[in-house]
Amino acid sequence: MAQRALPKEMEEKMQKAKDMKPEDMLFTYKGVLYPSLLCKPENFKAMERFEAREDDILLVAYPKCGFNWMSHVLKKISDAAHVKRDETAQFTFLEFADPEKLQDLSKLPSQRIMGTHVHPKDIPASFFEKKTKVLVIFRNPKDTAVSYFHFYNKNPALPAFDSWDKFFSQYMSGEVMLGSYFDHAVAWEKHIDSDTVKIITYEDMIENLTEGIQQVAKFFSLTLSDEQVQAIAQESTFETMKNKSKETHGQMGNVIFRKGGVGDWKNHFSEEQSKELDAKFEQCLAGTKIGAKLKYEVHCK
Ligand SMILES: Nc1ncnc2c1ncn2[C@@H]1O[C@H](COP(=O)(O)OS(=O)(=O)O)[C@@H](OP(=O)(O)O)[C@H]1O
Repeated sequence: MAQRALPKEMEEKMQKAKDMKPEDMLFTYKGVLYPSLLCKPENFKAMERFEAREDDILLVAYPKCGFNWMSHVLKKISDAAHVKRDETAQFTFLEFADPEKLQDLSKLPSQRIMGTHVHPKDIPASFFEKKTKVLVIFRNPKDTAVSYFHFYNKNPALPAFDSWDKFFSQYMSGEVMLGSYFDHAVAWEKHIDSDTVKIITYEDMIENLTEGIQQVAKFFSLTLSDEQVQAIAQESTFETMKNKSKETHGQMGNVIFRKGGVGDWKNHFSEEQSKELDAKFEQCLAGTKIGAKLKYEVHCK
C-alpha cells in the first residue's frame, strides 16, 4: 500500500500559514510551545480523556527524531504481515486532533495506529493503563537540533530563525516547539524497562535497517520472512523515501526529507556549543539507560 498522501486539509493549512505573522505561529500551553496552525489548547483537555485500547499502536517521537521514517517502516511491516488496521486512524497525531476528531477516533474499529510528538506525561494515561504497545524513536540530541533548525526555517508554518546560534540557545533552554529534548529523554528513562514500550534509535536504524525492522516486527509479535524484511529495508532508505516524498507528503516532502544520516551536527556546532551540549547531556542523562542507548560517545563526540 502506498503511504498516505498529505491530507488536503494539511495542504490548506500550509497555504494559510503564508498569511500568518511569525509571532502568531506558536502558542504556549502549560509552559510548552505548540504550532498554532495544527493545535488548539482544547485538544489537550480532550486528550486527557482519550480511551486507548490494548490493541492500539502508538508511535512517539520528539520532533525530528525520525517519526516519518518509522511510521513508513511500521506501515510496511503491518502490510507485509497482513495486519487489519483502520486506515482512517492511521497516524493521526493526538495533539493535532480537535475534540471532535478525537471523538471520531474513539468510534473507529481496531486496529488504530496513532502518533504523537508530546512529552510522555502528556500522552493519555489510558495508553499506559491498558498496556498499549508504544514505539518510541529517538535520535542523538546534536543531529536532532540541526534537523530542527532547518525544519523551523523551511516550514512556512513556523517562525524562521536568523541564525543557528539563536536557535541553539533556544533548543538548549527548551524554548522550541514541544519543549526540551532533554525533558523528553529523561522522562522516557522511567519507561525503558516496560514490556510495552520499545525505544529504538535513529542511529541504530541507520547502522542496520534490517535489524531495526526485525526488532519492530518482534515487538508487535509479527513474523516476517527474510525476503520481506529485505524488501521493506529497500523501500525505506532515505533516497527512496525522499524520491517519493512529493507523492507521499506533498509540499512538506522537501521540508521533512532534508539530508538524513548521522553527524551533520559537525557542520553546524561551534566547539563551545558542542561542549555546552556535552555538559547538558552529562547533567541530564549520564548513567541512564536511555543515555546509553543513544550512544552519545559514538555519535556526538
Ligand atoms: N528513510 C530515512 N532514512 C534516514 N533519515 C530519514 C528517513 N526519513 C526521514 N529521515 C530524516 O528524519 C528527520 C525528520 O524527522 P521526523 O520525521 O521525526 O520529523 S517531524 O518532526 O515529524 O517533522 C529528517 O532528518 P534531517 O535530514 O537530518 O533533517 C529526515 O531527513
